[in-house]
Amino acid sequence: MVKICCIGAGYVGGPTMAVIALKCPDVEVVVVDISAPRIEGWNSERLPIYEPGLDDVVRQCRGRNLFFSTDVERHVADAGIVFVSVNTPTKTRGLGAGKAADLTYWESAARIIADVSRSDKIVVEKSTVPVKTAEAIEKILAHNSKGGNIRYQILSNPEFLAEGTAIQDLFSPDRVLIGGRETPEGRAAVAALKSIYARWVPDDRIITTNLWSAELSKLAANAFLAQRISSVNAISALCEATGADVTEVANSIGKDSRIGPRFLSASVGFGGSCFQKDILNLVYICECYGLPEVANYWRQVIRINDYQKSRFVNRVVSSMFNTVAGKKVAVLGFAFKKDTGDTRETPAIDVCKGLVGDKAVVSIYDPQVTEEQVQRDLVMNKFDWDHPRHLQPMSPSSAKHVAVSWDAYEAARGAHAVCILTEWDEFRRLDYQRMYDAMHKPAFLFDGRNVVDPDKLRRIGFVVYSIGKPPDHWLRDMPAVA
Ligand SMILES: NC(=O)c1ccc[n+]([C@@H]2O[C@H](COP(=O)([O-])OP(=O)(O)OC[C@H]3O[C@@H](n4cnc5c(N)ncnc54)[C@H](O)[C@@H]3O)[C@@H](O)[C@H]2O)c1
Ligand SMILES: O=c1ccn([C@@H]2O[C@H](COP(=O)(O)OP(=O)(O)O[C@H]3O[C@H](CO)[C@@H](O)[C@H](O)[C@H]3O)[C@@H](O)[C@H]2O)c(=O)[nH]1
Repeated sequence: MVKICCIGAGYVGGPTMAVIALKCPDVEVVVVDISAPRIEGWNSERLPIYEPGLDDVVRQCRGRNLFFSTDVERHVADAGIVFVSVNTPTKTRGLGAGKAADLTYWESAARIIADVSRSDKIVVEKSTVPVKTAEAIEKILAHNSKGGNIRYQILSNPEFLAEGTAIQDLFSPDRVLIGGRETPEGRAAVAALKSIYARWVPDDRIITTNLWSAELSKLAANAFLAQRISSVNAISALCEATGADVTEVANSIGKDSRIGPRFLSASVGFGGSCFQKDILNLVYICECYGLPEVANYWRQVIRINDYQKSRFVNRVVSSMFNTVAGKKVAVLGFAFKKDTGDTRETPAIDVCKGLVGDKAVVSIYDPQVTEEQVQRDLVMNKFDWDHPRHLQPMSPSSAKHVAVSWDAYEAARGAHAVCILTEWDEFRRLDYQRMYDAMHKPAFLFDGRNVVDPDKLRRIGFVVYSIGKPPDHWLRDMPAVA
């Protein structure tokens, strides 16, 4: 039986390996992690991550050919293919701080592989890494192998799943990308990995390239996707200034088949564990290769994203007579997008910090995010979230003037304003009349995701702001937003 081991049981390692196990019943798949609570979660009825369809996949193969373990050494030693899907955070100190990828976890995984391997292995980069990482990994393995003359082939097989649709994306990917060395051994390794995916992915969707193209394609894909959002968000600011409607503009340009309709929803800003981190990584690589103009081009995607988040906070404060001091503001949605409990780099963190900075009292409701998570996020330093949980520096304090509620109506009771920051479907179906009746007047609603019908809410009596839509009279009469 072929044995696969995956180092890292996170948002990528867990779902990806579960789908491989489901589609390849003759392959034994073991997912290992240094975090005992995470592995306990994967072996329990309550999985450590929320992802539609994931429970069902895990239930079908766990204990059959899918296993979760903390015994990293044993399972790495036994496997013929080792995926590495560990954290690749942004460095916070030293050379490249604030931009470069921190490969500490990747390097430690590589050293474990070198330590325990007694047979040839294919090592697969599943984590998102800087271009040329495979070269460094090859050197670590070659110089540290304790098991004699072991041959390693490094492949780049970046993951393109999006959270909330991970299972769907894994069942039916737009493409699977495999990069390898252009040598007979490299080509054989690519073929071996390809034969795993070929069980359910059509041949024309499995792309094989050289190693560096595969590594760079992952960073480039995320940069292009994030750039689309920053582009439509930049246009949203112009829409508000001119009376154009960003939904109409996005619809009009998206009909052009060269542009296409997807990923054109204006928002309070993009979040998630990948976009910002991967673009910073790209910026750093460009700088290292002496390409400052290219670096600045991509840096601007993040600048516009930061601008969009602060523009939203400024809009809230300036609309409410330029002060939110002591006013309750309800925040609906804290996850970085719907259908996930993930809060990594969610725009809600910056918006809540901005509101609290102006002395608002913030009351948050999200159907999937716990109070503990919200409190951690609001006191954590930038980028610290991207480390295994037990290694994250813990601040003893919790965020002041922030409460978490398990009910949207409760969050809004007695509030002066409601801010919608995640596009959860249930926010479209709320009884806004009921909410309005329990709020201070004038009652404001700031829709950072364009989920509500502004005209309907205006008829109830709300003063409404929707991203990129013509503002109503109230907002037009308020001082200009910086
Ligand atoms: N989250 C996504 O949607 C997504 C999509 C594509 C690619 N990626 C990339 O995949 C990688 C993993 O992302 P994630 O979201 O799964 O992260 P994650 O934090 O959810 O999971 C990483 C896991 O690796 C474990 N780990 C770290 N070092 C280890 C070691 N030496 N040995 C054993 N376990 C170790 C951690 O304990 C953690 O559970 C990152 O490079 C990320 O950029 C993420
Ligand atoms: O039109 C849009 C689309 C998305 N977003 C926001 O953009 C962020 C990212 O969304 P999405 O890309 O759907 O989720 P991720 O799980 O972050 O997935 C991205 O990042 C992953 C990690 O690298 C990649 O694998 C995926 O292909 C890539 O889509 C979220 O805050 C969304 O709300 C918008 O504001 N407008």
